[in-house]
Amino acid sequence: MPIAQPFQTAQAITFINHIKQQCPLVHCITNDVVQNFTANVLLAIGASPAMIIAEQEVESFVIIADSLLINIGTIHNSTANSMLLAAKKAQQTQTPWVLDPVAVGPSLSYRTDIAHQLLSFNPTVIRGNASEILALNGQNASSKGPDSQDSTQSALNTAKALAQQYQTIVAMTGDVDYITDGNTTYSITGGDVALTKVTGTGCSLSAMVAAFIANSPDPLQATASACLMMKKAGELANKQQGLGTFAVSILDQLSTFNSTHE
Ligand SMILES: Nc1ncnc2c1ncn2[C@@H]1O[C@H](COP(=O)(O)OP(=O)(O)OP(=O)(O)O)[C@@H](O)[C@H]1O
Ligand SMILES: Cc1ncsc1CCO
Ligand SMILES: [Mg+2]
Repeated sequence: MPIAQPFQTAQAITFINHIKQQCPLVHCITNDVVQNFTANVLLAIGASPAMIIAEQEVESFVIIADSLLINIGTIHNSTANSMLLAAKKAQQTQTPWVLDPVAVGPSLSYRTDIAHQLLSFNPTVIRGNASEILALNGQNASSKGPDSQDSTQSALNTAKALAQQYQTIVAMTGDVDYITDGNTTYSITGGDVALTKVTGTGCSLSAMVAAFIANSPDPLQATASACLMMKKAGELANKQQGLGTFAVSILDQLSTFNSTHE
């Protein structure tokens, strides 16, 4: 069996259209850096974002949301509690949810401890870069805060092991994206290194994954479809004018995405 099957645009189109038909309500508990970009990314693909953070509100909102994103990027005391309450409720109500374990690792033990507590509430998908996936599995990783210094190829076995251990899907992004449930693994090449020069492309991809797994009969392919869509948008976005225009152009590409993007 091949290490990973290349995931193609033709496979993603059904899932991309599904978002536009369903307009899923995505409950986002994400970091302070990427709130606005994430909301715009979700609107661009046809989903409805809602950034509901207060610990008094998260449980009742998980009940009405189609899916949930928890991103620990700028976690602190009060948001940690909101995250734990929301994840617990999502597990109870079987609401699909995504964990983005931003910058976990030995030098940031507070968030790493919370990330492990969150894992006990069975995320549907863990979406992270290679350093985060290695660190979550307790292995040596060379992260630089939220940025990865490890290759996804070298971390693939760890991603598979993590998926099997937690009975979840791991979407590990980088030069090559890998999406695995521990048995089936898809790979996606392409994208553009400029995606790492604009903050929040990974974080907003995690929100896209949450939108794609809402009411989906095939969460693995739904997750791969979200990853493919972000890579293609990064490839097609305008890189001639500088990184500011590039960030806005990603939104343009996501909102006009169609099946001609082979
Ligand atoms: N070297 C690269 N070449 C092409 N595409 C890349 C490269 N590195 C990352 N990407 C793409 O950039 C997007 C974000 O992935 P990345 O792994 O950088 O997330 P991240 O580190 O969690 O980002 P952030 O924390 O800033 O939101 C994905 O679509 C991924 O495929
Ligand atoms: C820059 C940064 N710092 C904490 S979260 C975040 C957004 C990218 O992950
Ligand atoms: Mg990240």
